[in-house]
Amino acid sequence: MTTPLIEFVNVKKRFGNIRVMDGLNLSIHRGQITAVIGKSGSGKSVLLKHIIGLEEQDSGSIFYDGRDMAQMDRTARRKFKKRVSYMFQDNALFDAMTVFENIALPIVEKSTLSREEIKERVLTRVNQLDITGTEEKYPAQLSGGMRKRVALARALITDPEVVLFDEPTTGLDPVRKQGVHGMIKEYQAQFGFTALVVSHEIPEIFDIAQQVAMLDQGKIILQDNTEQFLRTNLDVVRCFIHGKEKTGEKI
Ligand SMILES: Nc1ncnc2c1ncn2[C@@H]1O[C@H](COP(=O)(O)OP(=O)(O)OP(=O)(O)O)[C@@H](O)[C@H]1O
Repeated sequence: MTTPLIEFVNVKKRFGNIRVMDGLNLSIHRGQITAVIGKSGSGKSVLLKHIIGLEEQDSGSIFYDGRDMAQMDRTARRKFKKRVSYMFQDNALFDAMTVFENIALPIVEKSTLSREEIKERVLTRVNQLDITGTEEKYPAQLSGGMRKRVALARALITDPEVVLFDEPTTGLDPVRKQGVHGMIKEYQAQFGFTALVVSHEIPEIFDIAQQVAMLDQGKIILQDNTEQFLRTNLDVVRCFIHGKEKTGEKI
């Protein structure tokens, strides 16, 4: 297999007495959807935050495209940040801004495009994500599913190489959950970005992920392609995924 686009090597992180990462290794492969699963509080969001620099590891390394992120200078870091986008649990849309303004925000902030170019890019994404006609509305006027699409349009406006999704289906009904999963799968295939999805949706997430990694007690205890992952004999993984399948419980 080729060099991973993002790689965690022996990463350790603690908050006071809580050891969230304890020698964590993870490989995120280019152009694939990798799902990270694990119990609530196991550190999935913290892992994502390390990729975008919102948290810094105590030890170990995180490589991006073969480069140690800790060794990057400010210019390299800025360039790297432009290549990564994210969609958090609550969408983080600004209520006082229209859909258009929300989607345009990253390119208004990060680029030197003209107003016309910005408008063209926003409208292209709006059409691609089937939210045409919502541009002048405010997030509160949209359904949960539409807000997710707006959040995804914003995440994709910079043509990112990597998109991080932190529980993208939280708060949606089963039909809309399926819709969001379909949307991630479809747009990942269309745009070719590398996706990392933190999810509680078991077994549904296995339908869209090519790789699955399970986080438990500070380590990735199993990472493999989805088919192999589901065939594991590891008790802790089997209990987790089959327990959830049986009860539909949110762990
Ligand atoms: N900035 C912080 N300061 C102190 N503790 C933190 C901080 N961020 C996270 N934690 C702790 O780290 C642990 C992992 O948190 P994290 O949010 O990554 O879990 P998670 O797996 O994403 O959970 P969930 O599935 O419920 O969203 C938790 O015990 C949390 O309280």
